[in-house]
Amino acid sequence: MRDGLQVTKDQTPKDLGRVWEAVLASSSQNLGRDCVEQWIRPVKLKAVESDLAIVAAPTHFMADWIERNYGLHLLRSLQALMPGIRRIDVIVATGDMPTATVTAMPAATPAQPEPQARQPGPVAVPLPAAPGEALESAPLDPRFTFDRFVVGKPNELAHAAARRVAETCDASFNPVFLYGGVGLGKTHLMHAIGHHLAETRPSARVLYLSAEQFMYRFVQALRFRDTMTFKQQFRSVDVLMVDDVQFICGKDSTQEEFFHTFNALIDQKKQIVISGDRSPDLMDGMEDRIKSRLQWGLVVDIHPTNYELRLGILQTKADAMLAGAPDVVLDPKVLEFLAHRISSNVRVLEGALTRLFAFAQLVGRRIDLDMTQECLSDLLRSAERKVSIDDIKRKVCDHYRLRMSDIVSARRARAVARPRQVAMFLAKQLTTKSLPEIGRGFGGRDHTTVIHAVKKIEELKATDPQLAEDIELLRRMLEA
Ligand SMILES: Nc1ncnc2c1ncn2[C@@H]1O[C@H](COP(=O)(O)OP(=O)(O)OP(=O)(O)O)[C@@H](O)[C@H]1O
Repeated sequence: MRDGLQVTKDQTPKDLGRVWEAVLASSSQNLGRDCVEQWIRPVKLKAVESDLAIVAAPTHFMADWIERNYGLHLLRSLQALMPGIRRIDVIVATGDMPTATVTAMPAATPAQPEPQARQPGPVAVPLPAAPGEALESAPLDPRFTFDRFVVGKPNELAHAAARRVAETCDASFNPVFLYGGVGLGKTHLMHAIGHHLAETRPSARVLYLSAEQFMYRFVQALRFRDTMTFKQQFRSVDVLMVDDVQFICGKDSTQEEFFHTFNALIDQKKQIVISGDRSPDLMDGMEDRIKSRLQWGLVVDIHPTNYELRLGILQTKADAMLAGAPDVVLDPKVLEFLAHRISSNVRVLEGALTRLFAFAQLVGRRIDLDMTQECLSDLLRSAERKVSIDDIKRKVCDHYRLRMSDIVSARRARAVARPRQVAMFLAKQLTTKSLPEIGRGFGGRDHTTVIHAVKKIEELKATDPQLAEDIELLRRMLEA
């Protein structure tokens, strides 16, 4: 079963069955056995068509319930096994024949709210009645709590800001803008704020939704000529959290409405938390007045994970998984290996662990280094860093308007020396080259020069936001 959890175009019912078994195994750890037996086991994975997974539930009620409460969970579990999956369709199937499509969910987006009243589900945060029809928050993932968020240097400020919002709610920093690369915990922190407020201030009207859902609701309001209700609903919340705000870049009328909603809430001293994949001033297609408002409060960058944080996250997640699967034996070296080899984002790291546990449970094998390499061969291959020192030199030279010959020259003028240090720093971060190899790539310099460059840039990043931003931009361009 080297590639046993891969599903190809020629998937057989047996392949799909094996994938579904793995989903059931990982769901037991996350949702509990009873919940899985009651809701997930009766559902079947019917087909995978390109980026779409089609799952079938036996009744309309079940399909609806699953979509509302477990859609996001199932999407994420399937993504962990088959990273190409972006959407999930829950269909109703009697016998083998599907009879109706209930929903299509986009990747990593919580289930779209429906106009009719919902049954109370374990992950939806109910919003008390507001003027007109009550607005309902998008579902919160029950796993995304502060307890389960591992704090390290790269995310400590973001974590502290999120805690502050959740615990004081005094809008002293307004808005709080969290930004960072894919899968670094922005959504997790926003959900954690929602969970905390639901527990400590159940009467607060907390609305969490993605920017895409904001647009969807706005478009619906336009369609049904009911923008007054839309305005009233959004302006009557106590805490508004909008995830992935970059989605509305280039969408002018949605931005206009967002701008007015934003101002109205800030005027009322209501807390706003927003997340994005880059800092506000780098959001092309976002109106300048919105960019500047996004920077009014506290702007916090979640940095890419470092080895220690990745290891901490893996240990926490592995402990939780082991508690739900006491038969599985895990060699601790595997966690170190994964933390070292998979540095792209936490979602991929989690997916790797889920896959290992599912594999171990299915075939009854101990999770050791051999098994890990066998089971994750595709993931490990694609995680191999592909950026070369030449790519880095080229990008850095373009950015700082230097010639390639400058960066490898002996020149020590600051205008050349600093970009050279930036390039060495990026080479250390983005390639697997050793220090002497990096030194050789920069005109035959000694490895101690590289160490000095890396240290210097780390220090400067902490005090010079412009430099930190330049480096982040270069990193993203190189990894794109
Ligand atoms: N510090 C952390 N501790 C524990 N889990 C984490 C941490 N950071 C991220 N994760 C986990 O990684 C996964 C991805 O995180 P999340 O969805 O919050 O990322 P994101 O920054 O919102 O990404 P995207 O830009 O794709 O929306 C989640 O399962 C989350 O629980």
